[in-house]
Amino acid sequence: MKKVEVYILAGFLGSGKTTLLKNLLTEEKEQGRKVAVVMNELGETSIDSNAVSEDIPLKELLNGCVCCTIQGQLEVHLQGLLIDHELDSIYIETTGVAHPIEVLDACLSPLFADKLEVQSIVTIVDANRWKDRKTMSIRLQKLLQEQVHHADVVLVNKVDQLSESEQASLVFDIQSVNSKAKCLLTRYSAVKREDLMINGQKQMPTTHEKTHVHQDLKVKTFVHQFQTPLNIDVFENWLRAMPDTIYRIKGYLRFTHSDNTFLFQYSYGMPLYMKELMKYPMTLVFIGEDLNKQWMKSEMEKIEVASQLEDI
Ligand SMILES: Nc1nc2c(ncn2[C@@H]2O[C@H](COP(=O)(O)OP(=O)(O)OP(=O)(O)O)[C@@H](O)[C@H]2O)c(=O)[nH]1
Repeated sequence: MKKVEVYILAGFLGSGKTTLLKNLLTEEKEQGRKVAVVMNELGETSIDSNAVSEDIPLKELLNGCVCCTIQGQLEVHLQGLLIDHELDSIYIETTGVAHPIEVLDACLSPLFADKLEVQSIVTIVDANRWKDRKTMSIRLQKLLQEQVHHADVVLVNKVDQLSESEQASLVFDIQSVNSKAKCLLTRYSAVKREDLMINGQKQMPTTHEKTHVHQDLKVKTFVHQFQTPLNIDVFENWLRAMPDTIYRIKGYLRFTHSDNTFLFQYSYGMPLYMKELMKYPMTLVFIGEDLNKQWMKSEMEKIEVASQLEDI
């Protein structure tokens, strides 16, 4: 089954996210594609939702930031969109203060790991704001930096307000924060969807391995489905020794010591197991930087084999 493309639109307040969304929705409509939008705003009422025409399914996450308080709601909305509509793509416009990795995390529920494909995290930077960012609080400077650091595509927007030499030095600056991202200079967020398709390009035949590597999503995901229950000691030993570039793991597991299914969550070094009432397939989603999928697959197979040996 074809997966639905997901685009995460991040970037500081007023940088041009809604302008980008409008451009992309116009393009999608011209191409006859079916799209949906999830909009997250910090306030109680949505301002930007008027940018989305009525024939486009729209889910709003109001009064909270998807990265902190309403992550669960995003999963529910995505699930609802997938059930109610046959879609080609979903655009998620985040609040200006969202951390893109947390939003990516929310998109990767193991329940729809085979239904959604995050194409890219797109961070829009207001060129002038970036230039003058040292005037902002340290916390906000760090947020701007993080939004750029985790992007697959950075749009340096509002370049109409900069001279050519300022534009060049800004690109240099952005690349020193994130050398792997594709960096585009834009006026009124004018880009094509094709410019943002980073993950999809992995499937395209390419003879040049180097460009292939550059086109990959910076933060990668790996999904594994276990066939047999795991020995918890074997599993936890692996967790303790795994690379620290794995930021997040979540999914459902069964263990040899219990008949229950557990929801497993791991972030910032803390594993958490919660008993589930239902039986789910044993699927784990890993999120990390430069994950080697081949290596991950062989590690998961080793855990499964060692679990069976331990329990003989
Ligand atoms: N001069 C100039 N203005 C722009 C450009 N792109 C967007 N704007 C304007 O900047 C303002 C903010 O743009 P939005 O697209 O609403 O920004 P946003 O990131 O969605 O804003 P929030 O939802 O508040 O985070 C609007 O008035 C836009 O018309 C540009 O390239 N140049």
